[in-house]
Amino acid sequence: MVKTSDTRCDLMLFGAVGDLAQRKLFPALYQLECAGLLAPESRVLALARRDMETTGFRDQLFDNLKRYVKPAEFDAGVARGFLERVEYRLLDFTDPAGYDVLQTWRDAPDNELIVYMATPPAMYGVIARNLKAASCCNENTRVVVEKPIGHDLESSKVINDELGEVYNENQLFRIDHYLGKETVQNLIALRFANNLFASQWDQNHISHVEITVAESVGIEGRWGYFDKAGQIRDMVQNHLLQLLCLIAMDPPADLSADSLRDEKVKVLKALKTIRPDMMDSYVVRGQYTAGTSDGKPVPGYLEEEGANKGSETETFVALKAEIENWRWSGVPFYIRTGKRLPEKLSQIIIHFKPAPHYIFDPDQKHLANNKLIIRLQPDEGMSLRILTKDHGLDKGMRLRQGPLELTFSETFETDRIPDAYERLLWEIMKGNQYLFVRRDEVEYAWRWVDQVIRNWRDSGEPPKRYAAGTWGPVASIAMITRDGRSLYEDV
Ligand SMILES: NC(=O)C1=CN([C@@H]2O[C@H](COP(=O)(O)OP(=O)(O)OC[C@H]3O[C@@H](n4cnc5c(N)ncnc54)[C@H](OP(=O)(O)O)[C@@H]3O)[C@@H](O)[C@H]2O)C=CC1
Ligand SMILES: O=C1O[C@H](COP(=O)(O)O)[C@@H](O)[C@H](O)[C@H]1O
Repeated sequence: MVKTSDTRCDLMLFGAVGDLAQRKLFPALYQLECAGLLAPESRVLALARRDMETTGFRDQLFDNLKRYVKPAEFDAGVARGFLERVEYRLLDFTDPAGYDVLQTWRDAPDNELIVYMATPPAMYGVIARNLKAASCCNENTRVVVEKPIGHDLESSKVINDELGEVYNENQLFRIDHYLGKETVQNLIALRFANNLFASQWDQNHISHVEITVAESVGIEGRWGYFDKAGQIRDMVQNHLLQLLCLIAMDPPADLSADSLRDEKVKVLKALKTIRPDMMDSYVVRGQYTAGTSDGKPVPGYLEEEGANKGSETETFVALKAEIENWRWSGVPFYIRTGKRLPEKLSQIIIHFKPAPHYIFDPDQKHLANNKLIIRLQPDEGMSLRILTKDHGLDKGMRLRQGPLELTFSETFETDRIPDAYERLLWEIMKGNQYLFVRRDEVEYAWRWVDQVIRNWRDSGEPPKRYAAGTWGPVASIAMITRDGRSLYEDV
């Protein structure tokens, strides 16, 4: 059991008035306060370049906590107590002279120092160098950086080199917030605590895997950032490939950070390169046009606020990933993710192969494979589709498919599932790196994704259009049916 006194820390939050800090990080810290997990000595230094005093910052933060924490979970008294820990300082992160202010804030040198860079990635190296020059960090400092690390392999190497000049790898906590989701961590428990699945988890028993991360939101005022990234850099390079790794990796020797990360890297290294001549059958990219969301009309990507009308950035990607190793040879992983799809839904479907010899009604042969549906969000849980005999004298040996169902909120009476950032901040305070991404993972993921982006650029082919509120270009379904396989439909 970790005692809160073991986790006392001074957290320097760079970019404290930004969207991530206000919408995710402070609410997560507030929840840790509610859970009694913040040590009494822990403090937060909020840093940004807006000219205001600590009192003004606290007032603004109080309003935003009220806005972003669910009403039923917001307690004004706890929030005010939490704000006592927070101080604000004005700092231009590029100005080395300003960093003296950080030294004067630190008056409890025994507290672990955590530096959280909630800033554009171009700022990571600058902040690291300035902190070092001002003697504001040492070999025990923990440094947290956000995704995306760069926009391709080369730029990610530059950023990682800059960080590496000041910090060792064991000080760096690269966030992929999907790893902080309880249901994503549950993939590790599902696979390695249940021998039932462990023994079936390969190309002998699995025909294909679907990984879907669908979002109903559009660009939400982030056009400037998103248009330079696109869905492949924003979601596939990090979240989707991390999910793929957790599904495909070999069993780690233990739960240590390096054991897990070594296994994930092996998967990334074994991803089959998608060559230009494979693009038509392996990749579909799309961009949404005007349509509906939640029954209301919504604009297309090119009509969003701040849009450049000629943009060919993709808001949807469907990919067939293949892993060239003994375990997964011949098992495609169909990945699909997009904005302005009909609903927010993240799920993984494992399609098992049918039994070697089929003895039932030939008309029902299409039913004869089990499916494991892992629901990451919302309605967290899992369901194993199994075949049973249909009841009734007139049914003979007719088959029926039904679920073995585990809905976390019902089975475990979980009152609330913590947000990803709560878990990640808590792990950082404890100094555990197993839910964070190592440099080589980032680089192998970029290597694979860069090739697809190069192929798009060289072909000059624009993204296929899909209406907001639909499941993306029809070509993404055709990509799977052409392989003689089908997407899971909830029937
Ligand atoms: N927002 C999100 O949901 C997610 C964000 N991320 C990543 O997190 C990081 C932060 O994102 P987000 O919060 O959205 O971005 P924002 O632009 O909202 O916040 C960045 C903050 O950094 C500040 N800043 C930038 N340069 C300087 C400087 N020289 N001196 C002082 N302050 C500076 C900005 O100040 P000012 O306001 O004055 O410009 C701003 O407050 C990015 O790397 C992003 O990719 C990752 C996943 C999700
Ligand atoms: O990192 C990102 O993730 C969000 C989706 O996260 P979720 O936890 O809501 O599933 C995505 O909307 C955003 O574009 C991306 O930068």
